[in-house]
Parts: sequence; C-alpha cells; structure tokens
Amino acid sequence: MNRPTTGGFAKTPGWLDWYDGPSRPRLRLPDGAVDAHCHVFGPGERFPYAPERKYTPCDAGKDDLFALRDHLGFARNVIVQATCHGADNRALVDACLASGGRARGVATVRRDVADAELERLHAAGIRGVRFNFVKRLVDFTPKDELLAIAQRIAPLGWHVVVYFEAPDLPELWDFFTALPTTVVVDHMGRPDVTQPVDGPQFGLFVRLLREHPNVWTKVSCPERLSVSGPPALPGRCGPDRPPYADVIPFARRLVEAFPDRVLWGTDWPHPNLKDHMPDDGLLVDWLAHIVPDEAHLRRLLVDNPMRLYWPDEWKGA
Ligand SMILES: O=C(O)c1cc(C(=O)O)oc(=O)c1
Repeated sequence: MNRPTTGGFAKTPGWLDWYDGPSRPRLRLPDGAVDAHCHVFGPGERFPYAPERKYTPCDAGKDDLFALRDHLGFARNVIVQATCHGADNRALVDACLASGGRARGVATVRRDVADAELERLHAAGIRGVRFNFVKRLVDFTPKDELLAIAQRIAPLGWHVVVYFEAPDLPELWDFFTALPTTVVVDHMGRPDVTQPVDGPQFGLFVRLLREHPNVWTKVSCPERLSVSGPPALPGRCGPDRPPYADVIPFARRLVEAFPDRVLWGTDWPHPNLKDHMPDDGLLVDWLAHIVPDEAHLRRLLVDNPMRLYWPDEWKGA
C-alpha cells in the first residue's frame, strides 16, 4: 500500500512505508508492556514537517500507532519526537493527549524554550528531551546549548535521550557523562555488528553503562543494525531461524548485564529504512532471543519503562 504524505509535502524518493497487516506476535507479552520507542509523523496537512528536516516521511499518525499498539498487545507507548518535525512538538503532544494517559513523550526543544512551554509539555506527558548526533538526520547543535537544555529540564525530573553512532562515542563521552539527568541511549549506540561483541567498539559502550549508573539503553532497532539478517518478514525467519541473528549477541549482552536499565520499542514507523520494512509482529518475536527468561522480559517491557515514564503508577517489580 502506498501511504500518503498530505499537506503538499513530497515523500523522500525511495521511502519505504510501514508494513501493512503485521502478524500477531507469537511471544506472550507481559501485562502492561510498553513500546518505549516509536514515532508519529504528521499528518502533514495538520502537523507540517519541519523546514530543516532531512527526510519527508509518509504520514503515520496517532490512530495508526494506537491500532498497532493494540494489535501487537502493548498497553502503552513512549513516543519519541522524530527529526522530521524538528522542535515542533505539536504532533507528539497531540498524540500524548489523545492517548488517555497511555502515551508519554520525548520532545525536542531549543535552549530558549519558555518555562511555561516546558510546563505545558510536562502536563501533556512529555518526560524527556532528545539530543541527536546522527549527521544524516540533523544539523549540528553546539554542546553548550544542549547542556543548557539539560539543565533546564533536569528540575522537572525529565531525562535526556541521545542518538549517535558508535564511532562517535569517544568524542561524545565527556559530554554524555557530564549530563545531570538519566541518559537513555537509542538503539544500543548503533554498534557495527560485524565487529565482535567483546571487541573494543562495543566494549566502550558497555563501559559507559558500567561506569555510569545513570545511563540506560534501548536494545531496539535490530532491523537497522543487522548486516546479515534474515529480515523479520514472513517466510524469511521463524522460531528456528531468528531474524537479525547478528544483532542478538549485542542486545542480549546488555539485557543480561544491565537488566534494570534497558528499554525496547518497535521504532514504528521505522524512518529511513532502505532495504526492507519489518513485520512488526515478527519484530516483537525477536525479543524471545535477547532475554534469558520471562523475568527479564518483564523488566525490559514493563518495570523499566514504567519506572522511567509512569513512576507514579509503577507498583514495583
Ligand atoms: O535511524 C534513523 O533514521 C532514525 C531516525 C529517527 C528520527 O528521524 O527521529 O529516529 C530514529 O529512532 C531513527
């Protein structure tokens, strides 16, 4: 199905729309599971894409996101501001407000954001800000500006979500470790999974978490990181042939070493994938391969995201 992009915007050439008619996961999700990394795009006619964006997606609004949540068996979402909306958080806020308390958000703000705006975002369910260092997605923001934002949001009890690629970690290390909040790293810090899980590149990332108890990570996006697949598509993978097998040792290492600081999300609608679009139900089934047992799955999908995003409702493990 060719999904529209409304509002007079033209989809980036080669853009892959999200997978139509995903399977129902075979994996039994624990009650109250949270999809802790997903996005909303537009719709463009109501929530225009940002002038500074690096891609133009198909529209992927809140109704489609909530339908996917229910289909896959999740109870809640954490919606992360996508770079195609820049620092205009209207689509995100609209989705959070429409969720009946079942979605929290991570926003993008500028240094000059007014206190009243931060309070408004908090009331809507925003609990963090995202700093993006992936050069194909955003223009450079000076670190002193980011640090100033972190200092503004820390008193609200918010955290910082960071997105970067593994080769950039050495240069970003001092900045990350100076942040005054919980720091959540997107997509395992994007390791090169052709390198050994015990090698120096992933070793540095593991060290970041080991030495800094305020650092968490999402063990998400195997579909972005995998080099040898197979993809999460019907007929291409199965219980004996897990999808994204080359990413499993990396995610599993983090789940086992830091069971209380890992999160997971679908990353729906999967911006900028070039090769294939995963079946989200099969993507959920991938989790069976990265957790050693049900207790770890519960921490990953329920206890950890609840503690971070709904602390008032979290009853404890
Ligand atoms: O790798 C990506 O292209 C990507 C982009 C975005 C975004 O544009 O916000 O978010 C993600 O989590 C991943």
